[in-house]
Amino acid sequence: MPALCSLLMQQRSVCSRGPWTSNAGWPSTTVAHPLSRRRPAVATSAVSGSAPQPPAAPEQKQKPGSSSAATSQRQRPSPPATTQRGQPPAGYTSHTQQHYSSNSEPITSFGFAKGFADKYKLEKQLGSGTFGIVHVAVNKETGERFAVKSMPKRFASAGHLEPYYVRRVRNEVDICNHLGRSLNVCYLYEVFEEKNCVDLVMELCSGGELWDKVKLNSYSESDARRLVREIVRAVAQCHGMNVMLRDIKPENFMFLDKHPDSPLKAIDFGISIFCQTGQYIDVRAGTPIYIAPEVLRMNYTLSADIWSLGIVAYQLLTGRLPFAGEEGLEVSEEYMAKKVFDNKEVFRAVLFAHLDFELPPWDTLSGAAKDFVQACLQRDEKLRPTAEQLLEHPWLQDELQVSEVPFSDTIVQRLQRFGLYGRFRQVAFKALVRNMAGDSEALADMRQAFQLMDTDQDGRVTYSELKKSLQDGHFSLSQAEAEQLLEQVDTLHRGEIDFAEWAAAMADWRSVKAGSDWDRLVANAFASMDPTSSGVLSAVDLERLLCGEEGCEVPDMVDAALREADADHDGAVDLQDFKAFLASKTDDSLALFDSRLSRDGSDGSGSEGSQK
Ligand SMILES: Nc1ncnc2c1ncn2[C@@H]1O[C@H](COP(=O)(O)OP(=O)(O)OP(=O)(O)O)[C@@H](O)[C@H]1O
Repeated sequence: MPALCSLLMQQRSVCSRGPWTSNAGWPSTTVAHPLSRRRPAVATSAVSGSAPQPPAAPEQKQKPGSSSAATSQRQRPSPPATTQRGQPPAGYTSHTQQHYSSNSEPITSFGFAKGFADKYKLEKQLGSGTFGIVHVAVNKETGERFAVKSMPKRFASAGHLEPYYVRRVRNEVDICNHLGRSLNVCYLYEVFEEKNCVDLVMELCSGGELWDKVKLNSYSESDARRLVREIVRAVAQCHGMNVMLRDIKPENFMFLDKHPDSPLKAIDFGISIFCQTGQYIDVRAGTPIYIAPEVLRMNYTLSADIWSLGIVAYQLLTGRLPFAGEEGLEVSEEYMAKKVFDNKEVFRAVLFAHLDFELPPWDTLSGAAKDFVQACLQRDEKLRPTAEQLLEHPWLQDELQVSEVPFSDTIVQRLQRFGLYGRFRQVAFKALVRNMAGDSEALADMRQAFQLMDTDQDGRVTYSELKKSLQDGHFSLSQAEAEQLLEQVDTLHRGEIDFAEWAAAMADWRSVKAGSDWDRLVANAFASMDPTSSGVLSAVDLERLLCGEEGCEVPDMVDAALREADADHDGAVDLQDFKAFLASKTDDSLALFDSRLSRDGSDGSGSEGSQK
């Protein structure tokens, strides 16, 4: 795509603003909102027409302004055991980890695949951001439509890529790959690289940004509730996968299609970071009006995302920002009208402004809605609920509780949950099911659903049979989404699945683990994965188990399994390691995932993104 890339290079100077990451603090100059495309360049003389670039390398820490610093002393949580930049979690399947260390080697290219233009044809532009322009891209062979984000390369010297650009691209690719096939996240299909450009081929979201709906301010409370629930789900799934989003705002959520009940997808993981529960981060990042107070103090945890989520929920319910009184009103009004703000004033508002819950429309909104938003917008982050706790908040509860829903209605939730397990856990669960096959009571619902799909009763369901039954009016899934979900059950790409694979995806493992038979099942499953009875699963065994005889396409897959499961670091997984590995992830809640039951009997294939 040389022509597109050079066009993008020329445009760089006008679109090089975005959410920042820096542990040097933001400059206290007046700048426009980081999303550049909707606003004129309004930077003052101090930044001469363009917002400041993020630093190429971490700089010395800078204390917040004195008044903020005083507040931060008052509000600072007790010192964490460690304050650090996010590290990829154990089991994280990065194609590289070196960019998480501050002294990564300069590189001239990423090594992504070539040949974007051979495979795709570009169509209309969808939007642009700090790092690239997004177009519709059509697969020349299949006619499938995608969104492609073209990110022009930024060079430092001697042909080396700018370190910040490298981190940004790798971050987005790694985090999207890590999050896998969550239906609440815009799916990344493939990545290409040319001399001057990187192209990210993504799921096409043709329904527009959430920001456009915020601006319309025509939501009922129940509309807002549905959207907030989807955002909380996305955040809960990311946090469950040790990812902090760090840039939650309405512009970073898009509707899959134009249907009034369209699903919402998180896009843009450029400044997201790997972060474990309880881990503190010291790098300021985000879009100032949405950032949490403790991010300004450069000492924050996953709960910083909950504050940003609270701001978005507030906007969806009221059409404005919460900051009121002397310190906040002007900032709120300026921003909602023109997306322009002064950093100093925004920081003051975030730290001190009165948060309004009295003015209209709060008098007409439910007490539960108010309680939900107030819980998120607590300045003391230790008082904020987690995303998972928020899903249990009365305001987000459906009339019908998940536990009362018949098994067949939760299949899409179960498939999403399976997708977030990671390959080794998926393979281990399949082995467990093969050893449970006689347990007809525990597997009865799953067997019934499987038999309904297995029309010729040969014990196998083809990929297309499965896709068809998912799309048969019961679930509102686009073609692309149905494929995303099913690929993960058919991990070895054989085009069909057997009952063990299906049941591994469908089972409630938390309750199986609680059963008295668990230890025996684990031991039998381990033995079946270790046919030579060597007592350990070596790297070679793992490669065969994870990827079949062909070997792994993704080079890191075996290492990732070892990182996650080889607790004693001896280069292999023994029975003890295997037991601890299976016990380590206990969350099994279906509430984290959208059920995607058809709301109006349509099959959801109105998605532009899914049309072939
Ligand atoms: N998957 C998608 N489908 C449709 N449109 C999209 C998609 N992804 C992005 N867009 C459009 O392109 C715009 C720019 O994308 P994005 O925000 O990811 O770019 P960026 O350069 O990473 O942005 P930022 O300035 O926030 O760093 C979005 O605001 C949206 O309008």
